[in-house]
Amino acid sequence: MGGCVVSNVASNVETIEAGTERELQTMSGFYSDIVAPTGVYKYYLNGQWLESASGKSVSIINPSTRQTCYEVQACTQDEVNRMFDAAKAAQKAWARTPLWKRAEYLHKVAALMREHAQPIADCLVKEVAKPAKDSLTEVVRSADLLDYTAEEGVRFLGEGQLLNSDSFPGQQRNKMCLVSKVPLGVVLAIPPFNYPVNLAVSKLGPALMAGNAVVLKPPTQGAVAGIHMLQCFHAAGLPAGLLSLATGRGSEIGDFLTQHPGVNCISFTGGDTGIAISKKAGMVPLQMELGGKDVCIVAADADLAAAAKHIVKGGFSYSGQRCTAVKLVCVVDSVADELVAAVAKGVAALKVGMPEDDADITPVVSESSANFIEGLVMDAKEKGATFVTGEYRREGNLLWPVLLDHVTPGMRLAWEEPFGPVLPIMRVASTDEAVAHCNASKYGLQGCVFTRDINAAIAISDAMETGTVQVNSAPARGPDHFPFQGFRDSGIGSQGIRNSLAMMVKTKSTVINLDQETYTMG
Ligand SMILES: NC(=O)C1=CN([C@@H]2O[C@H](COP(=O)(O)OP(=O)(O)OC[C@H]3O[C@@H](n4cnc5c(N)ncnc54)[C@H](OP(=O)(O)O)[C@@H]3O)[C@@H](O)[C@H]2O)C=CC1
Ligand SMILES: O=C(O)[C@H](O)COP(=O)(O)O
Repeated sequence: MGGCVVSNVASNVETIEAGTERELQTMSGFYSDIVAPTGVYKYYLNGQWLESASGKSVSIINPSTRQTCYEVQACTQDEVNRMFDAAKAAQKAWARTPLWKRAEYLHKVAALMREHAQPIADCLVKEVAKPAKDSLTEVVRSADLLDYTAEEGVRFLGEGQLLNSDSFPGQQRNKMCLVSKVPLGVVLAIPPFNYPVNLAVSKLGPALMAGNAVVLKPPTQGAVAGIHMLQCFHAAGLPAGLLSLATGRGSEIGDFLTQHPGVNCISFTGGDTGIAISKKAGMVPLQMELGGKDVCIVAADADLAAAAKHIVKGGFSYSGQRCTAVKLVCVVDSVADELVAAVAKGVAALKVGMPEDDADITPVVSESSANFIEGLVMDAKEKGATFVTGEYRREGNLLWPVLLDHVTPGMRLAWEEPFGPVLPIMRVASTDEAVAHCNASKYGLQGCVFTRDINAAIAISDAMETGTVQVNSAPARGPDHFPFQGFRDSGIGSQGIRNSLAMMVKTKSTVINLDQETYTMG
């Protein structure tokens, strides 16, 4: 460990924990502009890294040590206003920038992200306790996403439509309608803590490629990873003003951002906050990726060993802090004992520890999150669930994985999203009962079914009211070009590279009215 990055700004922060040698080195190189001499990370406006006039900072608590690991600026409303002004001005010129050139920028950003991936990943380890290997994977996956977006964008956005009038009854062929895709204007992008880089890039890439400007509000836990990532956009030479980054607590600046008159679209990923935002938002398009309670249905004829493997991975990767985590297993009675035993064996093999050591189960993001998860577990305990994994154990934010059998619809865990290393199992009489439970949920993100019968799989998929159903694998958003969407309280609109590009444009028609009919005769 190297020396300390100590803040002397007026804030309620004590001492910031020691920085690594690698961090200190990177601060003097590619990333030297992003942090102020005070140690507080800067916000980004008009192509510059700046300190906020507020003189205030927000602390980021390392979930593993429960000490402050970083501080970011608490941006003011005036600074946010200037971001929207700058974005509006820069967007006009950007919309006139040829598609191939926009693509070139994104490829450049992707290359820079790969080159400078490690420091971004190091931030993820500290800010959100993501295992080291997964942190690096998130950054590389994000660079791949940008490259793909650039390639898809030049084709998809370059294509329009020509409609002739005479296909509608009573019309002659004297009108031609040219349909094109035009940018929305300024997109407000708000990603969550669990994929602060990937879910930022999945908004920024399509928005910029489609000719929009972006104001990014990163999650507080994950803000410094977001700042490092944004430096790659800056270094790629993106025009000043086109992209800004505002830090500050969502609870403090969130409403000001989402209700700002300069916003032309909100692309949000997170929890129920998104529902409140949707209700308050003005007449702007919304792309909302919200919570989930992904149900895994195991039929009597399933390959139980394979199902158990997928369930353990799906339920406990990143300690269950994925919107697509398996959050409830509904297994048919006749095979329940065998499945539970196989899952228990897999859970027992999970390594519990620190993200730096690449443990499978690492501390959850915050103390309040750990308390919430514990509340769900205790509710199930009081109501008679069986603790398959033995005694409940917690140290700080680190929760040992919990596998609960005999969960019933009367327990909170049958319906609520723990976002932690807790997996409830409900025994059901039939797959129909499982589907009915899934469809009674307020969420409808993904689901999965394990069966050897493809006809049964398709029938169950048809019956499950969720945005995606995975057959014989756990739910997942990736690969990033697959459409990804939630029904009911799980979202509005769709993600996935092509769908995100489509959500970042509006349709514009130009109708050419001719004095005479026109037919191309060949
Ligand atoms: N469907 C999907 O694709 C995904 C859904 N999720 C869901 O996200 C949740 C976990 O992420 P988490 O970060 O805790 O979610 P939150 O909803 O708490 O926060 C998401 C983002 O919203 C910001 N925010 C908070 N309050 C406001 C506000 N009033 N106005 C505007 N922005 C605000 C947060 O900032 P700050 O951090 O400063 O509070 C953060 O950047 C889970 O429910 C999970 O299922 C996660 C990933 C993918
Ligand atoms: O937040 C999440 O859960 C992500 O959107 C999930 O992505 P993944 O399923 O590809 O890990």
